[in-house]
Amino acid sequence: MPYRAGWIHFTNVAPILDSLVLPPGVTAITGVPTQMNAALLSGEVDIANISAVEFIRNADVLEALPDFSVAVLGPVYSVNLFHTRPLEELRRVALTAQSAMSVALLEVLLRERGLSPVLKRAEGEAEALLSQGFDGVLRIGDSALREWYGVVGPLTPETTMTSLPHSARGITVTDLAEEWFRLTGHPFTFAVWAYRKDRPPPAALVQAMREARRDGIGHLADVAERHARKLGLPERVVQHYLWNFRYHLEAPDRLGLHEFAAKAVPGHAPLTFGPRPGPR
Ligand SMILES: C=C(O[C@@H]1C=C(C(=O)O)C=C[C@H]1O)C(=O)O
Repeated sequence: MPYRAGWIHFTNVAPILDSLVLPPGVTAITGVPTQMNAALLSGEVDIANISAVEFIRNADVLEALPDFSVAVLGPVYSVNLFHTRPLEELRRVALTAQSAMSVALLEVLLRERGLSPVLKRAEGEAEALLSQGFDGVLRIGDSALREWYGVVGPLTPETTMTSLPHSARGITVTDLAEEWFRLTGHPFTFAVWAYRKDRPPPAALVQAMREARRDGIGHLADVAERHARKLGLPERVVQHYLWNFRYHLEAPDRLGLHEFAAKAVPGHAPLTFGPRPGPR
């Protein structure tokens, strides 16, 4: 039986996945986070870069690679709450059905502030939903990055990603990873590469992933240029977006992961990670 992978192929994983050459005997499918979470849990795939909260919730049956993550310290730019009233006054918030992680993060952040707006699944662009009776809209991934830029952009030669405003045209964009940083001072780990404990990945796959990541990070400007074209965004935006990610699940990322686990899934089973990468 082949070893089956399920990749969430958002732009933020392009530096790992774009140049990945699957070793013989490994197949891969792609989908949005909630699809890949479900595929891993049902056994349709053996490994996937899943929403970290699903790894935490299912820590009894899943293990994660020790050195792969999609994490950030501070803003992420693509996990955004678009809102038309201050957070304290939110009444109805639309949630994307694509994401498990950002919904869990939003719930933690709202609870920490003692807020409890109505949360409702609804798909669509942020601005459309904001004109349909929602005062907050949670969006993730490539479309959230594009919509963020659509609200707060454009960049001028004098401005940088970090100097763009948080509000424009009556819409405020709250970056949930930045909020997490304000709350904890730690990185936020959105995704880990998890596998079923009884189906660990072949060493050749992990090796190929490490080589692909080295290649992607080594040629980040090329990756950014390619994806900027696809997304219809300036190269500068995508380049900054990509270099901002932490892809190695280092000690600070694990700290953030454990802290989030304690807040979001109290009583979870211990988180386990595969062996550290050995010598090449
Ligand atoms: C930061 C992001 O990370 C992704 C967000 C996920 C989620 O919200 O469930 C899952 C995997 C991550 O790769 C993003 O896509 O914007």
